[in-house]
Amino acid sequence: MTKKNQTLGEFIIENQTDFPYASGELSRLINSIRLAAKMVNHEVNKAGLVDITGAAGDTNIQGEDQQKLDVFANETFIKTLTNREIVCGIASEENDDFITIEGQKNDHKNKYVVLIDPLDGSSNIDVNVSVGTIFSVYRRITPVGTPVTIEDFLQPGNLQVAAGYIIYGTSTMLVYTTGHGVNGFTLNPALGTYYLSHPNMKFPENGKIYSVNEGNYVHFPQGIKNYIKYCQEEKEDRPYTSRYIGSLVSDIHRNMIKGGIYIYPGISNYPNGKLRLLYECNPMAFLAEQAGGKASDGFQRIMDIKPTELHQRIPFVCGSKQMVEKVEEFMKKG
Ligand SMILES: O=P(O)(O)OC[C@H]1O[C@](O)(COP(=O)(O)O)[C@@H](O)[C@@H]1O
Ligand SMILES: [Mg+2]
Ligand SMILES: [Mg+2]
Repeated sequence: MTKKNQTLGEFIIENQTDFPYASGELSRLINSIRLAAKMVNHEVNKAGLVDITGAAGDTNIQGEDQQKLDVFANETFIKTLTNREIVCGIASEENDDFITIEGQKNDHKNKYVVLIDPLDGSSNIDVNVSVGTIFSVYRRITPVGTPVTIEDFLQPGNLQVAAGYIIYGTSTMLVYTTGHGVNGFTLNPALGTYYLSHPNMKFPENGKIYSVNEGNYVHFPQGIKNYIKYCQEEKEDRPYTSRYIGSLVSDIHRNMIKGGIYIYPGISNYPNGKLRLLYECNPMAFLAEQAGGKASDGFQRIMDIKPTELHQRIPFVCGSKQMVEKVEEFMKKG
């Protein structure tokens, strides 16, 4: 029975039976993410101080300038997951290719692969606006004892066994699902312990907040332009409120609590949208659906899309069920 304010450790042990093949590995995996998040949280709180601010000097495969915190978060999550004998492979926004984790005995015996966006909302790091980390977990499909292959990572989102995010904001929270609802844990920085502050999180069926970068308006598909006009109309419970933080994790987190929709459509310079299917859209879609919300590319369910590339992008519409369905209605009308 979920008890408010129980610790994350207690919750994991108590809900271990939720995990298919409950052999403790997934619990250990969530525990290692909890630990790495604390280390990253410590650095995020120093953002603005010389040693952790600004660009790291390299660009990632997406052509983005890597921030020092992108690199620190990436190394911290990879090291923490690798040292705990749970994962057989990791894919990250900050690494061109996936990383094979042989395991201490080089026997490739581990069963899970993790896909991660180590630092989400990088453009907000140096301006003291909340950022996040996003993770997605699959059971490998290649035989245990053999090296992972790209196929282990290109699984459709509906095969995820766990997904979540950490938000480094006014407080630091870990929000995740293993397919049995969504729970949020707030870090008590003095004790270094996460407490169940948001049990059984639910997207309100409908909402009054829309989150989209309207600076790209002229490049939006007609369906999205029409939906934004619909949100701004003086009619019924509208106009809605426009809120856009520019960190996917933060915009989705707020909308999950208050009711709302996040939209990043295809635009001229990002015909397939900007967000990455494997380590941004799939994990957020799993959380949204587990919280009674919905996620699509404007037409089809995100989690039914068969991925073809590690860093592929996809248009993304995610949030309160009725709002996503309204966008799909406008997109169909075109
Ligand atoms: O500045 P834009 O084009 O609106 O894009 C903002 C979006 O891009 C992102 O920053 C992409 O994520 P990363 O910061 O991990 O690259 C999202 O968090 C955010 O929603
Ligand atoms: Mg991101
Ligand atoms: Mg990122």
